[in-house]
Amino acid sequence: MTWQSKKPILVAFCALLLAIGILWLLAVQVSKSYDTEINRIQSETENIGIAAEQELIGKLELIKIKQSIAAEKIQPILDNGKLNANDTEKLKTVLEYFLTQVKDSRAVGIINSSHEILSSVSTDDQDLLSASIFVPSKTDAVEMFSANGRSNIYISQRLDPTSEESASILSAINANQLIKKISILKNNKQASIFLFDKDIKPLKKNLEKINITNHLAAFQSFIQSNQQSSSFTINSKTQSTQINLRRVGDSALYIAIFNQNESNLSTWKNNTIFYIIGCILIQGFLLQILYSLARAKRMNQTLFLKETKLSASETRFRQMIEAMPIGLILARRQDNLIVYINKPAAKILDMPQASALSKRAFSIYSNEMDFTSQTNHVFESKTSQSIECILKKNTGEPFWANISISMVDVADTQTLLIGIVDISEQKKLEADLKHQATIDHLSGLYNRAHFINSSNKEIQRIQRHKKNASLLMLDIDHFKRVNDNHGHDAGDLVIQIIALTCQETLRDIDIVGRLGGEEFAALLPETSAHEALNVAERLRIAIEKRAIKLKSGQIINITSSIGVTEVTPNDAIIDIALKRADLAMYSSKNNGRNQVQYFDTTQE
Ligand SMILES: Nc1nc2c(ncn2[C@@H]2O[C@H](COP(=O)(O)OP(=O)(O)OP(=O)(O)O)[C@@H](O)[C@H]2O)c(=O)[nH]1
Repeated sequence: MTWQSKKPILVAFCALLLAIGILWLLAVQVSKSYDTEINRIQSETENIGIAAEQELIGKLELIKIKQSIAAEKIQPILDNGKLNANDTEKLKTVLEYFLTQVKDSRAVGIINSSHEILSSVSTDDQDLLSASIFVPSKTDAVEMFSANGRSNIYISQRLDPTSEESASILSAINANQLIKKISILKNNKQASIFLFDKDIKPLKKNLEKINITNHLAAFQSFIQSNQQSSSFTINSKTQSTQINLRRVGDSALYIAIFNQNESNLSTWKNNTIFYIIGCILIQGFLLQILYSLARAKRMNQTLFLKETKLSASETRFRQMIEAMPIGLILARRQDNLIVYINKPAAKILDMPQASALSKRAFSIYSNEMDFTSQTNHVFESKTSQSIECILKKNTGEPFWANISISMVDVADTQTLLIGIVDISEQKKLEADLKHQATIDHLSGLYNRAHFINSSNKEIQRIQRHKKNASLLMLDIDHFKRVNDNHGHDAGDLVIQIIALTCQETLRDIDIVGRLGGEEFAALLPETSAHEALNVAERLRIAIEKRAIKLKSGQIINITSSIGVTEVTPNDAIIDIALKRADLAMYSSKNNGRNQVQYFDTTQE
């Protein structure tokens, strides 16, 4: 794996770390906010507790004060030692007055140390009877009992605080009414206040809201600890409850404040969940964007590298084809327009590279048909084709070239790749060699070998078409004398003049050659023996009449002896006919030279 391929993974990893970091920060922030919220609720709960406790203490104190006032009036009555009917009435009057003065007071009575009710005034006797078992252990005491579906707070005070045998004034106060009047209950809808005694018997009405049995253990441990107050938190899935337990002064009454923050906390919790989900989604998007950016950057870099490589490769390729000795042309297949030409091609075609770009590929051919047939072959065979043909330069000058065409794809465009090699020199050399191989250098006529080759081909044609031809064999008379008398150069000149005379006298289609020395031969296609004899006679006369002017200025005349024979389809090769013509020619020599003799094949 390369660094480039690792990079996006590293970027994604860093982004993930960043996301985890942000989530961690968020979690820390959430935790802090939660703690702050809990602290706030705790102190709020505690404040509610303190306020409720103070209010309750105040109310109880007020009752005690009223009890003290009543006790001062009752004390003298009891001090008589004997309660007569008049005293009993007085006692009841004081107690009734007390009952009217203390709100929510259900009953009030005087109880002696033996639990006997000496006198009582009550809205319902049950309230006081149920409390008759209550024996004040101290000078004064506050207790709470629930009996017969009624909850009362019992407040007792010894009429004589100094004597343990003293009777007590005992008041039963409607606990539910009392707790209702604690003003804080009205102001704080979240908080619930419970009043309970050391046996943890809460007021019945309070039970409707909260199941206190879940908290019994906590309540018991608080009561046993003898602490004045204690706070703790109970969390459930949907809500958090702050609980503050307080002892009401030094009495046997306790209050519990349940501060439920369901709505606040759940809103806060929902918001937090919303923010966390939002944060996760944003992180997801962020990761995706980072990954996409990293990927795009890597692709760009890869593309850039590839382009750089491609550009370098293209430059190398261009330099290479520019430096090639072969001319190269690229032309669009669609319209044959030349789109590229290298320097050698421009040089071969004798045109500037720039001006070649406006031309069509076929315009460099002398014959556009060569281009058409060549490209058609390439399209059909899907292979390259190389031919030798004549192209033309920018000036219009024709030249031989080897031109090859193949199809290539250049930038998704079908393109003709045309290679040009100038073979003018090679063609010239070939022509020279051919000339040397076929032409007699002195006379300019065919040499013996080529005459025989050409004549044999003509014989095959004669055989195919069942046609006749005639053969002439010519030998210069007394040629040795020319050499001897005028020199070898004069002899050469005579040979050249005789060759010229042959060419002038005979037709273009006739095959004329110098067989050697001063001996010539001519094959006359589609010529009868009669016609051949006439031609031979004309030739003989033309030679005879030709005055040859030597370099020395001397003019000489030459004669020739000619033998004629007919070439028939029976002649397998020219040599057979040559022998007959040779015999006829020798016949001319023997008969005195400067004449034409015919070899009659019928004589054979
Ligand atoms: N100048 C010159 N002479 C040649 C050439 N080839 C052959 N000869 C000469 O041609 C002469 C031929 O002579 P001969 O064969 O005796 O024949 P002739 O003198 O023509 O006599 P007849 O054929 O009997 O009429 C020789 O002297 C050769 O040297 C040539 O290319 N140039």
